[in-house]
Amino acid sequence: MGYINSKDFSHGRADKIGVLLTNLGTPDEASPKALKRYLKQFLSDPRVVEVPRLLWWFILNGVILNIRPRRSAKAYQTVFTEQGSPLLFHTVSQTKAVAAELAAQGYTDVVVDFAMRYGNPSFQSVLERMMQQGVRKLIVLPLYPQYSASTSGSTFDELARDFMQRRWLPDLRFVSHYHDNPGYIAACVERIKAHWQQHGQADKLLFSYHGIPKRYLLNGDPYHCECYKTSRLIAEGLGLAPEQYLTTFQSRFGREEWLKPYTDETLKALPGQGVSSVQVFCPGFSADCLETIEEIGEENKEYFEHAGGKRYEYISALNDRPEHIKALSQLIIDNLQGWQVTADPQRLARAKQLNSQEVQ
Ligand SMILES: C=CC1=C(C)c2cc3[nH]c(cc4nc(cc5[nH]c(cc1n2)c(C)c5CCC(=O)O)C(CCC(=O)O)=C4C)c(C)c3C=C
Ligand SMILES: [Fe+2]
Ligand SMILES: [Fe+2]
Repeated sequence: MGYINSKDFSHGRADKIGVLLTNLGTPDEASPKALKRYLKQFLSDPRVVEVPRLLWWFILNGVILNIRPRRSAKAYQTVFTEQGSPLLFHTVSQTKAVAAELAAQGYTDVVVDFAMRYGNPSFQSVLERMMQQGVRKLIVLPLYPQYSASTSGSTFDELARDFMQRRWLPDLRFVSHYHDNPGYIAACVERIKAHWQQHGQADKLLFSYHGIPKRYLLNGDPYHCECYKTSRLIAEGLGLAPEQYLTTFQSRFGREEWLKPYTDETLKALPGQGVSSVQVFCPGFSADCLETIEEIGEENKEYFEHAGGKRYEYISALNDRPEHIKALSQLIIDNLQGWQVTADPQRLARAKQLNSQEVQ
């Protein structure tokens, strides 16, 4: 078998550090055809759907891919803009901002790029480009704050699949989670406080996370615990008492039990318990996407109002907010430690000076 060769090997060339941001991925367009292609790749991943392969092949190809693409395309049509899919354009914007922040901090010789686990741009295309640029040390930061085998684990699989074909592998650092990272928590706290400043507080703050089947938790996936810890740390940062916030799980798929409490059922029940205003924030989504804009911003708003709720607000994701970009950049810098970084000394000194001024 032939491996992907690095034809341009030359002695004495400086190694570069690469930073690869990754996210889930999104269909190329909001059409049933593009959805079928995207969902086939996504739902064929054994990390996502842990069901015996042969049985799942028949269910996926015989039933799901004949029904869901049309339904999902309609939902995606409500969130696609002139710039395309929100998940994609927010990731582009985050990548540019992280590259600029790292350069401003003196890390001028770092190659920053992004790839999507499903759809485009693929891991293979982006890794090939990075290797051609001379990247020999690589940090991969999946933009999933909480670890789950179905997301972060699957990201590692795809990376490994690419590496299995390569002759010359880079040094690798993989950030498997950052659910309790102080910068990330501070960015969430700031996001919510900024919303409060404009709109005031509500009776309850809901932290809604994407769900996974309960079976995965019982088999040892730490995702559930990490979500609860993130909620607790954000609530502490906001000075909220336990009865002022809730942690719930959204986006169920299929018939088996998923992590509870379910976001939709909670929102349907809250007005009956005397809660007439809620604000919903989704700490697990580093960028707004179908699951936040349409499912939380629209669908669940209707459930709450239909049940008698008076005021419902979705607090948008961290996206490319400066606090988020600072947190991600710091996470990357922390993971660069010990690697020879060709930082521009003048810029590094200037960044240090600016930082110390901010602290004073
Ligand atoms: C089928 C099982 C699924 C598991 C398990 C799952 C876990 C999971 N997903 C995210 C983040 C996102 N999921 C998104 C969309 C989406 N998710 C599933 C299914 C599972 N997800 C489907 C079928 C879809 C596609 C939309 C649909 O047809 O309903 C997205 C949005 C992508 C976008 O283009 O906007 C995100 C983000 C996490 C974090 C997670 C486990 C922790
Ligand atoms: Fe999902
Ligand atoms: Fe959804």
